[in-house]
Amino acid sequence: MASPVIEVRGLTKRFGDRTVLSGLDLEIGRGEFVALLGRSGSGKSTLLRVLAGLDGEIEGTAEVDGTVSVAFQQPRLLPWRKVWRNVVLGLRREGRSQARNRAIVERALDEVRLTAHADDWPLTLSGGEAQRLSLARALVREPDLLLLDEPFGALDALTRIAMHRLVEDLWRKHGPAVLLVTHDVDEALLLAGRILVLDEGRIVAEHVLGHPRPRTPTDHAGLRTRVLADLGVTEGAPA
Ligand SMILES: Nc1ncnc2c1ncn2[C@@H]1O[C@H](COP(=O)(O)OP(=O)(O)OP(=O)(O)O)[C@@H](O)[C@H]1O
Repeated sequence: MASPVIEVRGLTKRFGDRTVLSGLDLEIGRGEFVALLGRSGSGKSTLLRVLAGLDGEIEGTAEVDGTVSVAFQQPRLLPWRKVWRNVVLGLRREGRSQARNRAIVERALDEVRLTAHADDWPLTLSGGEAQRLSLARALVREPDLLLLDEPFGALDALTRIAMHRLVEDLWRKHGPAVLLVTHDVDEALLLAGRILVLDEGRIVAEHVLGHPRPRTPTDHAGLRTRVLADLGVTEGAPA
């Protein structure tokens, strides 16, 4: 079997006296699409930061085998660089010709349907466009692992639906492993092949859906109820 992209063993992360991650184990295979759910403050973003190499003060091991890209809820674009130049920032520094780099950037903009905005300033983009640009920048380096921290959280419902389709397309085309942090159970059920629930600093539940995922409304509703129960939420009208 190919080595996993993410291999985490006994990961503990403390902030002062507070233990946020506590002996967490996690393995994610190449090309897998995994969603991570958990209550607010359960440590999802902390885990992503550790995996992105942004926080090295840990106990245990957290190994990522390959290149990593991250996209956050706020797209974090550089406003003083035009749209296409923001994509260039995502490229790995390799000895490629300028013409080759330009072709890669053009293809990336085309994939997220931003070709017409290539020469615009990021501040003129809508929320959805800015998030698409952030995805293009994350994917131009063909990462082995794409970490998504609530990338659709700030978008309106219609834009979100369009983004779900786009992310699924891009995932199929580029094939990175994806770890998606989200609060939205339906989003997780729609996109991920495996759902993990984080609580008390470790993974407390796992649902393997595979691809293609269950599509019937009954399957979806059943899984939704189970995942919500893992999150300590009971559906239905108050008694
Ligand atoms: N740099 C830091 N210093 C101190 N405490 C921190 C730091 N970063 C995170 N924490 C704490 O760690 C806990 C987990 O935070 P984290 O952002 O990982 O949670 P989360 O599950 O992503 O939450 P949310 O769903 O609300 O975004 C929180 O109590 C937070 O206050």
